[in-house]
Amino acid sequence: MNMNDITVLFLGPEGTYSHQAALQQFGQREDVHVNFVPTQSIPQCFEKLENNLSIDYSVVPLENSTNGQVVFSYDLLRDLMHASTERKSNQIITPLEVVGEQYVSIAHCLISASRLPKEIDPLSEYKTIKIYSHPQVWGQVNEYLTHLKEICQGTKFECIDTTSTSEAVSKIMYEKNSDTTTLEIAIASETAAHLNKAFILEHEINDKKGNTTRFLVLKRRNDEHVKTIGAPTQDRDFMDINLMTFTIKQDDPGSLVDILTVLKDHSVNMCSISSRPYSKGPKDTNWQYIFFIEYYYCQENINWETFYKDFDLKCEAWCLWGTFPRNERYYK
Ligand SMILES: O=C(O)C(=O)Cc1ccccc1
Repeated sequence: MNMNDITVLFLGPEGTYSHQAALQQFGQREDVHVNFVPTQSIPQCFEKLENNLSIDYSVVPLENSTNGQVVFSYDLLRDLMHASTERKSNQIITPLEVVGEQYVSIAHCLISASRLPKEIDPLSEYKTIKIYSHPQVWGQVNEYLTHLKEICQGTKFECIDTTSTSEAVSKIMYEKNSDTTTLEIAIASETAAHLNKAFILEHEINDKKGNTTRFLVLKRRNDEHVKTIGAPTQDRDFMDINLMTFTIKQDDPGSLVDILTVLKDHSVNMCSISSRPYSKGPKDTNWQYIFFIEYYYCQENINWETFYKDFDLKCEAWCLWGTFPRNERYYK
């Protein structure tokens, strides 16, 4: 392993939107040689980064502008915080940290293994149509699929989850079915279609044009290797965003307000808040939550030490996942 190499994990195979995000973040680097390594799942992007020292970064999807949270990633952040034992007062220090973000324009294509036999409305002639894609996709093409079912009244549709959009294309290419009354198609990017030499039946079928998925760039928190050569660079004119997760003393009335008041008291501006179910163990009651917030401070003279000390007093537990520059694609 050359000291000037870095290895980046992404949800594979090649041609996924995660692959695109990894290329956007690291593809233009001239100072280092980047090895892009596909994984079979988003959990592997976390596990391999945490446990395999030859891996330097992971790029994982976090949220989509149409259908919100990529819950797989939110829950992996939650579970990693819960599993981490390193603490400083109520602060949990996780083995991974967030060092960057990327935004990828999503343009889903309807893809078949080859050109269909007839040009005119061929889909309605099939008895069954099986559509493969990543579960994140279904909420982004809901209107399109509803319309497709309306024009193919006699056809049975099956939506089948795959580990990624590009994996969906691989599946229809290499697991061809012999039943001529069944058509197997995939929903993925144009890149995934071209890489697999598949046929694009229709371009940009996502319901909302400008549909975008946000990705996080993760590394091991105290990894000296990447601190020197691989840290993502960007024009520093953009503000720094902080990503934090925290849990509250949920039975104390006003506990969430008290925490958010710490941001207000320090003139810190919150730019996102979301939550996921949280349980401290099998005997724990339901309907408890972990909160995800992002925030930034516009001026220079904040005393972050005081801010976090105040924050620590109000939280049950909290984790500062990272501070990273707002990516210029956020504004596009
Ligand atoms: O499967 C992919 O291409 C991914 O990178 C996950 C995903 C799926 C759908 C939208 C954004 C990211």
